[in-house]
Amino acid sequence: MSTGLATAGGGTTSSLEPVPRWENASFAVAAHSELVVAEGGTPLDVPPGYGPHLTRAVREAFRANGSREDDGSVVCGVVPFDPAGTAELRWVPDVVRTPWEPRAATAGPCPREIPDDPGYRAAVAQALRRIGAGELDKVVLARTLDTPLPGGFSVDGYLDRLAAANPHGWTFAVRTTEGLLTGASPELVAAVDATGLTSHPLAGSRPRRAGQTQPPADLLASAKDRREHALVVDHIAARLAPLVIDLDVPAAPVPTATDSMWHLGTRITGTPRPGVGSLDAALRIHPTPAVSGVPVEAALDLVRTLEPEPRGNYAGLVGWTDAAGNGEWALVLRCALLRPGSARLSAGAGVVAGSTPEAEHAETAAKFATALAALTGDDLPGEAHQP
Ligand SMILES: C=C(O[C@@H]1C=C(C(=O)O)C=C[C@H]1O)C(=O)O
Repeated sequence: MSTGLATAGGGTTSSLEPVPRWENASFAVAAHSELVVAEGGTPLDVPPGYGPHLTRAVREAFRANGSREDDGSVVCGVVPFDPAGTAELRWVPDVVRTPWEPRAATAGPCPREIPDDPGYRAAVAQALRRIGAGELDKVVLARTLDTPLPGGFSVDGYLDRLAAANPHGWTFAVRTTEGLLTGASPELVAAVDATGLTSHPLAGSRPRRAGQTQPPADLLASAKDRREHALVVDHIAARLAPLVIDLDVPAAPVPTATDSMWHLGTRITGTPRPGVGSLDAALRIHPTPAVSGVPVEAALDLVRTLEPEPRGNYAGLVGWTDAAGNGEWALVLRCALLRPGSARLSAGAGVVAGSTPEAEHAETAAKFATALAALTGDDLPGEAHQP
């Protein structure tokens, strides 16, 4: 990806120079075998919501700070799930990119509790009744898990383990007013680079079992999961249409693996119209039905009714854009909000006609496993961690 960002060591890492790591970062993403780190920076003072005022504020930040398109400055941070929330973005004069390799690290034991949650099953049952009554087609319902951090916990060790187990995703750490927001997202909402625009929605999922290298046949064959997936793809294609000169939407999804899950995924690509950047595209489709539902407004209402607490930045956007609009925005998923001594994990699952409370509960438990395994240093019971 050509972004004009500074590359530490000209593509190789000198052992004499301190390599920026997660710990001091105000924003960090490991993706594509590269660690992108920002330290400090100037927070953008933006009002709540993520309408056009947000892209205007980003342009204004580049202007006010005298950014040029190729000077390495970026605006990065997180956009919350709920349109009533407030984005936490910062302008950073230069971001350092280093080739990234995980460091070996070990962690102490941690109680691993994934509680049986009858309340979550009841919420899914209620959503199914609303769907059955024709009020909406899909809603994504999430739950959270608070867990103590193990003794001797190291943020660097945890994030290295998380990134090592999720080399094809976006492993992130962002300092927010709520705590250090971390996670390993498998899902790209929008990227713009010299090759064009990409969005890679995921929907329709199965937990990934031990030793499973091939996707479960029943995922691709499942009419329910294909419908759940198509709702997301159709929505994104329709929303992106005004922003692109052409758009390629593959007819069928492709199974995509993370350390703990299989997902149906569709890689949508296109040529953005002049002036359309990564954040424009991401905000145009956020919150996608992959994390909200269909219709989006009805789903947002039901999420607010059925989920006991606001999502905050979970299911929001995490990423960066440069002044030319090049950048990447992923969903805040498989995440853990770190506070002193504890972590808050969030995970959700799409509910459509044909879903069951038991399967959606199991799906969220499997999604928790990504962050839990990295927090505790335990292996997942799957192939991904076996030699
Ligand atoms: C909501 C989450 O994941 C989303 C929901 C999916 C689904 O319902 O199949 C799949 C991937 C994500 O788009 C989550 O990980 O918390």
